[in-house]
Amino acid sequence: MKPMKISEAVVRRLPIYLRYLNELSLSHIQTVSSQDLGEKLDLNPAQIRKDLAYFGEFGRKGVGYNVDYLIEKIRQILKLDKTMNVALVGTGNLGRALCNYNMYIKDNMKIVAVFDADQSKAGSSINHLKVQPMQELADTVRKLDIAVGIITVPAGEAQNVADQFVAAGIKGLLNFAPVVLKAAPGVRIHNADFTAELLSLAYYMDAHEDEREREVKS
Ligand SMILES: NC(=O)c1ccc[n+]([C@@H]2O[C@H](COP(=O)([O-])OP(=O)(O)OC[C@H]3O[C@@H](n4cnc5c(N)ncnc54)[C@H](O)[C@@H]3O)[C@@H](O)[C@H]2O)c1
Repeated sequence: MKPMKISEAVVRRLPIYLRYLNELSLSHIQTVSSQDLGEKLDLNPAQIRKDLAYFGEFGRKGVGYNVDYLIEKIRQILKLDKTMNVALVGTGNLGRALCNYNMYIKDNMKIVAVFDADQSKAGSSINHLKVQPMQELADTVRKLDIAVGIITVPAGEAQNVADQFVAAGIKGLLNFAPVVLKAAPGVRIHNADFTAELLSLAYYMDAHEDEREREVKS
């Protein structure tokens, strides 16, 4: 079957649905309406119905969506129905924090190997993971079937690390360094840019301030 083309905006909303659906499932709630989802996630219910309609008719009018079925479907679409192994490079402040955050339990993404160029860190442990030297990256990626790389090194080193991941066969990278990385063809890079998020937040806060001023004046 030809893979379905889903817009990027929808793909980005699916994990948000999934997180809330997981909470409902843990609370033994079996059905949810697009209205409930919309209220909780601050999204338009019509948008939610449209997003979910991409994957077939799940919802029943007046009854809503079956929570566990929806979870299963979204997991399949996001390819989370099997555990995806992740490697992290750069075990400084941020890298250690990410390793200590156990995302595996909910999201089926698991950090299984960590690396650092600093020889003095090799062999130390973070959350049961032994820090490995960079020379072992390619071999470990192959042996552990690692699909995703996380980059938490200083900006000036990030491209170098990305290149090493790609040379080892990794097709998906999550970059936390504040730098735009060049992607080789067929490699997907997502950036988690903390500083850029803060800066754009400041802009929108000013915009709200202006709106409030206009409201007061009118
Ligand atoms: N996106 C965010 O939310 C966010 C927040 C804070 C920091 N950052 C960024 O994340 C990165 C890490 O920040 P930090 O505070 O953890 O830094 P840090 O200096 O504490 O840690 C960096 C680690 O990377 C290792 N390293 C350096 N070069 C390497 C290389 N070529 N190969 C392998 N390992 C290498 C260092 O030995 C060190 O352990 C920085 O780029 C920083 O700007 C992002």
